[in-house]
Amino acid sequence: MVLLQTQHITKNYEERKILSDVNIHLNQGELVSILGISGIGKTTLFNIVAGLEAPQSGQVLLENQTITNTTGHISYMLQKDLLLPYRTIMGNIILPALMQNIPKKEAEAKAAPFLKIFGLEKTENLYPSALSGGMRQRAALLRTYMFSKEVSLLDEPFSALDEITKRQVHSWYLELMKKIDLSTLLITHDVDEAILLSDRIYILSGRPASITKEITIEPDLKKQPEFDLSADFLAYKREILNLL
Ligand SMILES: Nc1ncnc2c1ncn2[C@@H]1O[C@H](COP(=O)(O)OP(=O)(O)OP(=O)(O)O)[C@@H](O)[C@H]1O
Repeated sequence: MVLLQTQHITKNYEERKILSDVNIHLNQGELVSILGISGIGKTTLFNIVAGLEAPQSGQVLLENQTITNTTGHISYMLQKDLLLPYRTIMGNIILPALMQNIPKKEAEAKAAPFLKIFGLEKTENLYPSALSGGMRQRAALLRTYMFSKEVSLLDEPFSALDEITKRQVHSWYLELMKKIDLSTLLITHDVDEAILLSDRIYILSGRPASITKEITIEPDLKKQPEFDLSADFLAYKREILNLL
């Protein structure tokens, strides 16, 4: 089922055309990446999908209803979505709920069972500085997920992590998606990350940018042991690097 789609999105900043006729969709339960070089317009596209910016033309549809230029339908984790250092982990996680005027106790009760699922049990009263980078990232993801809508937009959520931690958080995120039926649209310029995580990848390229290629990562290939070292993986990587 198509959950989210953009239809013919165009965006200019003054005279400069940034996006031209961008059409993407996200099915229920999928992880889809938008891959493109720096400055191509990935964040601009996400801002439009999240309703933070208006396109010049085109539509954003959630379950076939237009949500163009309106916020609050989609969860959005920004590139630098850091935890506030002076709030505990629980305090950080329930922040979006408090901003929606949900009572604190109610928000905490809703968040509590998810601490375990997100590998954060017994951290609720700690401050972010006491957690590892991977744990902080999981807390930021839980905050995005917790009071979220059906779709999460993640703008380079893993880019600040070291290579080993990143791999651990990747596998954890894939498991999590299955467990709680998440649908995720991800921005990245990390080609390996896109191949490892995605069901499908959209290549955003050109000036103005549009979707120049859609690549499906075959689930059967992904299941093989050491997929990230396999010839299949390298073939995807070669194809993508040639397109960027
Ligand atoms: N508010 C704005 N006004 C004018 N130009 C803008 C604005 N926001 C973004 N741009 C320009 O639009 C282009 C696309 O920016 P965007 O941030 O969407 O790229 P990106 O692909 O997300 O880049 P990165 O990977 O580096 O984050 C850039 O050239 C940027 O300078």
